[in-house]
Amino acid sequence: MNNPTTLFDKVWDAHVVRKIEDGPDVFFIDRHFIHEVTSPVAFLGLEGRGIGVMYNNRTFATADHNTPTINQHLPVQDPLSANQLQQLETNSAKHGISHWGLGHQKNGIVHVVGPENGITLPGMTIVCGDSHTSTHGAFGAIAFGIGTSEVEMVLSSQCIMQPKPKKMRVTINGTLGKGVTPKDVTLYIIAQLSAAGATGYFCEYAGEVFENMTMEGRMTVCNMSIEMGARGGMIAPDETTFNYLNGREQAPKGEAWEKALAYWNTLKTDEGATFDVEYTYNAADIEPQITYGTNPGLGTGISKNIPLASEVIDGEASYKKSLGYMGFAENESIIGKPIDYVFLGSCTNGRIEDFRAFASIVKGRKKADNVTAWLVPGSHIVEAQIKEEGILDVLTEAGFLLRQPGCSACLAMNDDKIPAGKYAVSTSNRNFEGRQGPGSRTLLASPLVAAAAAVTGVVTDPRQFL
Ligand SMILES: CC(C)[C@H](C(=O)O)[C@@H](O)C(=O)O
Ligand code: SF4
Repeated sequence: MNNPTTLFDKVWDAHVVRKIEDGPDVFFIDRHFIHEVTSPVAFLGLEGRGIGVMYNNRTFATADHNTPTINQHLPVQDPLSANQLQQLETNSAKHGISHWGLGHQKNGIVHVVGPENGITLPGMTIVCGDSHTSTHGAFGAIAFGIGTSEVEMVLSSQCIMQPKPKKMRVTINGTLGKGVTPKDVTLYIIAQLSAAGATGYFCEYAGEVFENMTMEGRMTVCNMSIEMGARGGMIAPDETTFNYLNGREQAPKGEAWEKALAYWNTLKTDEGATFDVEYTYNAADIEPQITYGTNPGLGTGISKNIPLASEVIDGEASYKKSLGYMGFAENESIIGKPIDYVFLGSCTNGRIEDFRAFASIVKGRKKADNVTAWLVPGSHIVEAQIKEEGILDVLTEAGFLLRQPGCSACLAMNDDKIPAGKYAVSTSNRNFEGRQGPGSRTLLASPLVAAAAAVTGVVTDPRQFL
């Protein structure tokens, strides 16, 4: 019998092209996603060196960060955004790369469209010039974000030089309570470990909570791995994974599917395999979460008060600065805080299950008058599903509008900016100063918490509506 091996090592070792003594491994990349922000300079680099793209059929382009979320049929107004989008289109055409640009029926946020079209598969290595590439780890892939110079490296050689990260496992057993979603699980883990607690590690999530989670939930969790500093996160593929993938456009079919399944079934951590560090939590300890500070680790159970400086790992000075920016004080209740905006969307929570969850609370209620709500599907496929399932009718009835797909207010690279000083309950992944627009104040939470805030106008425990 072979040495017990982790899922991570199995996938990693299968992709090492060459080992460099005391150096990084040369590592083969199965799938490379590109978007308009981090690819133009990489293509310029290729141009400068007079070389092309090695495997254009392993490279996939979609426009998401700079795209408007209304009137997508009109020319993009902002010249900077228009230029980025144009470059992605031109570069893709020039190198024969599949390009889902603005208005394309498969267009959407890169980390939403990859999985939903079956491009992301178990056991793969996947990179993108984007930190939330960790999302794809939900399928048992090694997926991580890279910088623009590495994008150029992958375009030209389909390889990358990577030192092997250390291994961490987070295990959560038990059953999640009412109103506790995958987003709460990930915000809880990050609050326990802090926003830097997993730096240098690749994290496997294990235990009943993840085994019982849908693929969309697993994507939410893996997506946020980067927010605790991890290089990426992954979950062993199982029947849930295979059922999700079966029949997706670019997933293997027929005999190839059977062959793939046989391999995918080997992709789990063996009994007795060891990790550099392990953490274990109980599902019963997790309640709906919300952040009150300016990094994703500054979050807590929604029914709790804002912690005292002495209770947080971040250091007193930075904690106080963070609360100052948010206009909050130690030991205040978060419930009842008035809010101005609600953002449902992003690669963390812009999938169909997130819209179903949101709709389950706003159904039969009305949007609060003081709230501006931006509901932004992660892709056109999600948008179509929202309409097909009658969710749009529920939203419209409750006084909400649906926007068109893209990253939107997650990072406000388009026109969707939260104004200075305003509070947004947001289903996205980052709450840094100015992340959603200069001076904006972000409270990260689940779609259920966002919905409860949207109908009451204040931070509200969603469990009272369930
Ligand atoms: C623009 C891009 C490089 C960036 C990232 O790497 O994550 C963005 O997607 C984000 O979420 O901040
Ligand atoms: S939705 Fe947000 S986190 Fe995701 S890729 Fe876009 S900007 Fe980054």
